[in-house]
Amino acid sequence: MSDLLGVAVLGAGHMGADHVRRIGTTVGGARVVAVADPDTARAEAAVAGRAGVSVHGDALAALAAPGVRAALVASPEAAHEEVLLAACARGLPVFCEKPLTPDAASSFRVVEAEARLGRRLIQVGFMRRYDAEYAALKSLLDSGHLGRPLMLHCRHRNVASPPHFTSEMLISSSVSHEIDAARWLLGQEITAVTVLRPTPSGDAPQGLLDPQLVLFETSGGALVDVEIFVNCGFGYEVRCEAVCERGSAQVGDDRAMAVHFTGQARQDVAQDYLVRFADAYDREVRAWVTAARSGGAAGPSAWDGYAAAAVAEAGVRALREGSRVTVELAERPGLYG
Ligand SMILES: NC(=O)C1=CN([C@@H]2O[C@H](COP(=O)(O)OP(=O)(O)OC[C@H]3O[C@@H](n4cnc5c(N)ncnc54)[C@H](O)[C@@H]3O)[C@@H](O)[C@H]2O)C=CC1
Ligand SMILES: O=C1[C@@H](O)[C@H](O)[C@@H](O)[C@H](O)[C@H]1O
Repeated sequence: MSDLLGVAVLGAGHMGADHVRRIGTTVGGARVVAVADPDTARAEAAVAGRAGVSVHGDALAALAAPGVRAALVASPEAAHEEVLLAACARGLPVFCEKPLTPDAASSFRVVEAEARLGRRLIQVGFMRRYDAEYAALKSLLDSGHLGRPLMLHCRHRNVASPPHFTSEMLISSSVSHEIDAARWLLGQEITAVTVLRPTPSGDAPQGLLDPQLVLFETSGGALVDVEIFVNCGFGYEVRCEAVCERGSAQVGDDRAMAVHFTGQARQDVAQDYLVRFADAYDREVRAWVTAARSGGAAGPSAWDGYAAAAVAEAGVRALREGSRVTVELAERPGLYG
C-alpha cells in the first residue's frame, strides 16, 4: 500500500475540483484515488491528466473503491449526511465542506454517529480558522491584551450568487462562516438570532432577500452583526472588526497592492473565495491530511458543524418570522470536550 493517503473526492464542482488540484499540487502526503460526481464528465475533467484515479457516478461506490483511506466531501449540502454516516461506518477520516448538513437534526445524527465511535473522524471546512489574518485576530483576542470582546462587526459580500441560491441560504450557506468564526473567536456559543433586511438590491435575482443584516447574541454577552450581501457586484469582501474593552482590531481583504497613478488611487478587490482564501484552503486540507494519516481528525469538528447548523436554523426562522429566535443546542457529547 502506498504511504500516501488515498483520498476519494465526492463532488467535482467548484470546490471539489479545486481540492483535487490542491491535493495533487500544494498539499503533500495524500493522493486522489477516486472521484465521484453524478455528472461524470465533471469528475473526468477534474482528474484529467492524473493517472490511477477511478471515476464514479455514485459517492458510495467511490468510498468503497480500492486504495481509499479517507474522503473529502464537496457535494451539495443535502448529500453530505449519507456519505458522512457511510464514512463513519467504514472508519474513514473525512473532510466535509461546510455546512456539515443543511439542518440541525441531520447534523446531530452525524455527531451521534461519530460520538458512538468514540473518536473524531470529521473535519468541517470552516477555512476562516486557517486564514492568517483570522488566526492573528484569534491570538490577539486570546491574549487578553485588548480586554474582553464586546462586539464583532462582520461584512461578507459576494459578487453574485449561484442560480440555486435562496434567501435562506444567505444565512445557512454564507453566514455559516461567520457563525463558526464568531464561536471560535469569542469562545462562546451563539444564543439568539435576529435578522433585519432592507429593500432588496435591484441587482439581486427576483425574490431574493439580498442583502440581510444578521445579529447574534452570545453566551458571554457579546453582540455580533453580519452584513451579508451576495450580489454586491463589485468583489468578494470578508471583514471582521472586534471591538474590545480597551481596543479594536480589524481583519479583512485590504491587503492588495495600492497603485497611485494619474491622479487616482486604485486597489484590486478579490473576485471570489477561491482567490481570497486560497492559502486558508491549503492550510486546512494540509492539517486534515496530517490528522487523517494517523486515522483521526483535527480543526472544526462535527460538533462545530452541528452548532453552526443549529444557529443557522434559528436564523432562517428569524428571517421568516421577522422576530428574535433563541438557539436550542443539544447536550454536547463528551468526545467534543
Ligand atoms: N469553504 C468555502 O468557502 C466554500 C464551500 N462550499 C461548499 O462546498 C460544497 C460544494 O459547493 P460547490 O463546489 O460550490 O458546488 P458545485 O455545484 O459547484 O459542485 C457540486 C458538485 O457536486 C455534484 N454532486 C451532486 N450530488 C452529488 C452527490 N450525491 N455525490 C457527489 N457529487 C454530487 C454536482 O454534480 C456538482 O458537480 C457545498 O457544501 C458548499 O456549501 C462552496 C463554496 C465555497
Ligand atoms: O462558502 C461559500 C459559499 O458556499 C457561499 O455561497 C459564499 O457566500 C461564501 O462566501 C463562500 O465562502
